[in-house]
Amino acid sequence: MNSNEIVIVINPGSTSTKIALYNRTELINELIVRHSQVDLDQFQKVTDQFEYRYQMVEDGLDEMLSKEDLHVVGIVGRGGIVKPLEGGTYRINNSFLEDAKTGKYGDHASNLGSMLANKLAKHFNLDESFTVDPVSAGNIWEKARISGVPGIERNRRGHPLNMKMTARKTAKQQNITFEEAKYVIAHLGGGISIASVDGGKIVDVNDALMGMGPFSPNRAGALPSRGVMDLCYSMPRNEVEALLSKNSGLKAYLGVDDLRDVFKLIDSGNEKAQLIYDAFVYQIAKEIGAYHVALKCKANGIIITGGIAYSERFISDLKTYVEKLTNFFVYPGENEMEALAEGAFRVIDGKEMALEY
Ligand SMILES: Nc1ncnc2c1ncn2[C@@H]1O[C@H](COP(=O)(O)OP(=O)(O)O)[C@@H](O)[C@H]1O
Ligand SMILES: CCCC(=O)OP(=O)(O)O
Repeated sequence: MNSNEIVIVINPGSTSTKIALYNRTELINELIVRHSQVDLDQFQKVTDQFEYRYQMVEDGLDEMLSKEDLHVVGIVGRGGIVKPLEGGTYRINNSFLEDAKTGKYGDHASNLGSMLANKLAKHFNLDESFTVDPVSAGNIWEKARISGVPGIERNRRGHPLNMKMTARKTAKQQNITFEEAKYVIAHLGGGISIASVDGGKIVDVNDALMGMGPFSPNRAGALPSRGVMDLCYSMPRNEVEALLSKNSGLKAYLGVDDLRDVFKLIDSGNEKAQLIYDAFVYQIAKEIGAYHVALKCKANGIIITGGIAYSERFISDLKTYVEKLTNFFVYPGENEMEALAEGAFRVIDGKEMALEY
């Protein structure tokens, strides 16, 4: 295989766009384009930022590629909130782009991933572009989709890219195949999703954006429905959505949404900060317990990943609840860029068929 052949990986986040160049075995180069809040505040919807981000990405890439003798064979972007779909590598088509652009299933920075990849493919004269395990991907058990109210399905917008990649690495470490392993995996970042993984697939997961799971640094998680009904009758829908998905959680209680700042408050004697932090750990631990039970308590391990996993203090507090359940693994940060590159190469090299949206 030619090591000059690369894929370009694009991952738009809430305040930055990550760009990376991968060949089949390693990362060649990466760039993080930061977007100032003042710049982003001009746009009403996240996908309105498309042209603004695209130009910065294209300029960054042209500069990166001018220094190296590389041949671009694929473009892959993080897939956003689209209709619920099975995990895998998808060819980006017009229906996918339409759902991402309009935000029909939710407005989130990752919706820009397919849009940026699609336009970059044209810039690099490629016929197609890809996305892997979009935010709404999962092979959710039928029984796990039932909510209790006909017509309301349990949502599943999580972090399948990082979860599956991290679970694969854990299986390798345990010397078992990913396909035979069972894991409970918790991605703890700005959004929190906790999942059961069985047979190489995410079979149940909470919605990381709204209405399910623990509260996160700035999201509300599961709420008593009476309180939500009161909110819905007191403010417009878009304001309720913004409150629950951007301005709740640690940020709403304490005015800070970085766990390191919460620790500073606690260490300065702030009792409220201690209580909210205790509730944060407690809710995450309870959710991990639920997803362990979903696997009939047969998980080969509990895996903790995402930015919050960098905190030894948090990990040691969480362990007091869950470490007796099964093996416990911590992989701080995320592997999304690598997962996107691998997923694209699997299709480019004919090891897997691209799925159609
Ligand atoms: N060393 C650390 N100690 C405690 N918390 C951390 C540390 N590093 C990152 N975090 C937490 O991780 C969160 C961001 O996680 P990350 O996975 O990068 O999120 P996202 O990609 O969703 O923005 C921040 O809210 C912060 O609370
Ligand atoms: C929308 C679900 C995925 C998610 O929460 O992603 P971030 O943590 O990157 O916001």
